[in-house]
Amino acid sequence: MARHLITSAIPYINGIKHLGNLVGSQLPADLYARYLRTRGHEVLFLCATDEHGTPAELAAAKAGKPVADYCAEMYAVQADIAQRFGLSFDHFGRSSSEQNKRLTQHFAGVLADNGLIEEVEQRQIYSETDGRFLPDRYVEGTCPNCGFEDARGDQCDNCTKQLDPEDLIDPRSTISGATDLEMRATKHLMLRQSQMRGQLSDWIESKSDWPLLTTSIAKKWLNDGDGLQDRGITRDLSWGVPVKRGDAEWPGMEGKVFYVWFDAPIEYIACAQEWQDAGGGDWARWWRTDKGADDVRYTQFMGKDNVPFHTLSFPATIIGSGEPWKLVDYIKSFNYLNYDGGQFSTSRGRGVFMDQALEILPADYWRWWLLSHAPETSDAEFTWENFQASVNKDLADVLGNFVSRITKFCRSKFGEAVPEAGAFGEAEEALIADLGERVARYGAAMDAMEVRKSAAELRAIWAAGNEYLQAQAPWTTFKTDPDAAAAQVRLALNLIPLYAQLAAPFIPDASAKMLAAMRVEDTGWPDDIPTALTRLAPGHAFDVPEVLFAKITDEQREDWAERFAGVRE
Ligand SMILES: Nc1ncnc2c1ncn2[C@@H]1O[C@H](COP(=O)(O)OP(=O)(O)OP(=O)(O)O)[C@@H](O)[C@H]1O
Ligand SMILES: [Zn+2]
Repeated sequence: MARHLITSAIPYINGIKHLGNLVGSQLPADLYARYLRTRGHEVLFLCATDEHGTPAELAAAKAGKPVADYCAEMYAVQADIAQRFGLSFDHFGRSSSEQNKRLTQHFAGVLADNGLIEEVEQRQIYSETDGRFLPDRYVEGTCPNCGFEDARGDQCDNCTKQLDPEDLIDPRSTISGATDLEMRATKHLMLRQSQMRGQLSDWIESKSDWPLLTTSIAKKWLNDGDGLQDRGITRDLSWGVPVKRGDAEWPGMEGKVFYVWFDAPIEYIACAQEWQDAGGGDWARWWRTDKGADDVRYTQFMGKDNVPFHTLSFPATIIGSGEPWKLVDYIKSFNYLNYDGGQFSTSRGRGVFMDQALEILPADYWRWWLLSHAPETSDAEFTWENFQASVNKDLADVLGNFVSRITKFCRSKFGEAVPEAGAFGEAEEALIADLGERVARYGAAMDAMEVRKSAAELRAIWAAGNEYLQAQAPWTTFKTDPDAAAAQVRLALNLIPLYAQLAAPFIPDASAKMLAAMRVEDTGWPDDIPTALTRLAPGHAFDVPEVLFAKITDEQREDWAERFAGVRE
């Protein structure tokens, strides 16, 4: 038994997440956490909302609410949807927590003590009308790169170029529309990442088992151009973690906050403290290598745009502190899931969002499709045709039909209990041996976090049961040899709890229904397949379950495709 710390990239607070966000971070992290728990490992699975920064302030302003209230409301919304999607966090925290505030200020203090923070004078856009500096998205204007007129101060949505507010042509305030903007001097803190380039580079080079997507992005930032750059970690905003040097005031930094990308990953640690404070357990055992976290294996999940911050900036904070914090052991990153010929977009309301998804189908349908099509080696695309096809085939025809067919057949010929007669023959032994190998391969793929491959192995395990039924045809056998048919049915019924346990990380609700119908306790991972397949003894009573998965009709598909073609208001 090992100890696994798992974190998902923390979802930003300014709206309900779309299916791309889900499959790029929280969902595969949940798959892995659930899998490791079934294998008997000790798991701490953490996630939180990422609440600071200008997009939250702007979204709150748009909603006409104080930003703290807005974040509290959106946190509740996200926590509820996550729960309904079966995301099995041990704790779902908030980056605006007191714990994170203290830790963020602590890290800034020790980094400064270690000479890794530089105070710089910068000239930034100031608005007379608004009486404040205008960082990031508080400025809009024309993109110097492509001429798009509504480019934001941090990025152009049209050509995706990363920008600084002062790059914009004809800048205007997003708050008031004011154009009486001027450059004013202001003081900021820079994290001297460039000083740590050698250390970070050695560390990344040592991670030969990481996904290529992860290491290639890290190496690009380490080596392209002039190499790793220092990074501003403060902003002239009011919403955020106030800049302090540990517990002490930081002269010249009054009224400023840390940049959201500095405090957000620190929330992974703070979240464990929140978990402890909520009655969870000892957080330091998971995070401090001087307090028992030495044997913890730490895995992070995220989409590709988050990789630079997790491979370089956050490790710079951790390593630079010189304190015994746990460093990440493995970073599983994902490409993008696109929506029907374009991109998912929260700001433009394009695609299917988590709440809408659950309005039309239960979580397991989405979990299965998303995970079995996870954008691992390249970007992937959600289309309604593909969604319909895989749900109908994998879940309804292969798994659902197997369960329904064999339980109903047993009820009609032998009653609602496992039949006793007959013995396993060659075909049964062959299936048991085949499943033994397949389950081992499935476990290996899950251990390696190869999400699509795991789904394919699982689907093949379900299909093997169907092929067995098809070939042995107990309904035909029954006419000439009812005892042989009884043995066939007994084996097939025993496949149901096996399938349920193996599938639980992917489709937890259906799995629980299958176990309930077969009246068995979840005993975790089946270590020995021959034993698992004789678990339901003769006479063991069961219930024919309700339909596990309904097929998606062409009408539904067309209806949904139309409903989700536009943008969400
Ligand atoms: N289309 C996508 N496919 C896969 N992962 C994605 C996609 N878009 C975002 N992600 C990932 O989702 C996680 C949560 O993202 P976050 O809440 O910060 O939203 P975001 O990156 O601003 O995206 P958006 O603006 O589209 O909502 C991050 O790990 C991010 O990399
Ligand atoms: Zn542009």
